[in-house]
Amino acid sequence: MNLTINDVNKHFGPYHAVKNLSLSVSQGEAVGLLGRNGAGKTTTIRMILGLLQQESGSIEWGGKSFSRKEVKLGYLPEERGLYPKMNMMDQLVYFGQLEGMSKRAAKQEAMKWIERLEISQYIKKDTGDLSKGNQQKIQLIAALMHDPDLIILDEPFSGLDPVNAQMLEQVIESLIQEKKTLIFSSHRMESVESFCDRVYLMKQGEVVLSGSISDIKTQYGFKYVNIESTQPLEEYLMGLQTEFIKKGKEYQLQVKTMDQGLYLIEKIKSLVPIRKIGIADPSLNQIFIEKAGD
Ligand SMILES: Nc1ncnc2c1ncn2[C@@H]1O[C@H](COP(=O)(O)OP(=O)(O)OP(=O)(O)O)[C@@H](O)[C@H]1O
Repeated sequence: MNLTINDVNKHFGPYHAVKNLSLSVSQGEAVGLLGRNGAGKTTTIRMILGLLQQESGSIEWGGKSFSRKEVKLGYLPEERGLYPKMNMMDQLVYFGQLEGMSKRAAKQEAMKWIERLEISQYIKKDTGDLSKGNQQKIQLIAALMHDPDLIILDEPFSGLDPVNAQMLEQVIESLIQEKKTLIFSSHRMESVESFCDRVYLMKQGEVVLSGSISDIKTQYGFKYVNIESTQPLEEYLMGLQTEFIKKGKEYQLQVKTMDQGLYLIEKIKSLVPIRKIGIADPSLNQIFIEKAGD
């Protein structure tokens, strides 16, 4: 089913934390909710969860007013909420039962996920004694074990090493294939780019950019020629009268069109020895910095 938020507002005292927010997520779609710290993402998520009441506007699930009791919802919060003195299995069974599962079903599902996420060796350990990454996996299981339809993942990669991050990427891929409705809030733009079809970028409570990532990149109006050379290029690039920046080993030139990029590539290749050269769209990270920055 689809989640639809229509013209929602929320103040904290005089502070307008969420302004006229409209957003939709279709079934089988992953949507990225982005923004700098304090932009209003968590406040939005809390209104969806019913933990905060919006002052105006509506939140609907499948065209009807959203009721927490009627939606199978899985939420991975940014802040951790495990009981440190309880072991992993007991804790997961408890969370499963809170979601209406029988003890037996909760145990079975928890076990499936524990094996999938490769943490069965810690099953009897108190969760407080586990590493940050393994605690994160337990929270993820708690969010998913009851097979929710709407899934909200807030910074799901936090604390995960590259191997565990890859495992989580596979889990998210499979949730999309299972046609879940997914909201993904993260500061890791590469992950957002790889999973999300569309994004909403919030700034000071307002959506300042929204749409499909590929449309956003096309509309951005710039591409980049990235060059790596065996020698400094500043002198040559200044002669080309185009803006450039140096990022690590790479020089990055902003161009408006593909043709302009190709022309510059030919020109640069004829002037200096090149190790690597190519044209790329702006990354979501670059767009984020421009649109969300001050
Ligand atoms: N309960 C509250 N009382 C007062 N102000 C609040 C409350 N909750 C949030 N705010 C304020 O509302 C604004 C939006 O906060 P929110 O937590 O939604 O941001 P965020 O985008 O989730 O940030 P982050 O990326 O840091 O998690 C912030 O200025 C915050 O200080």
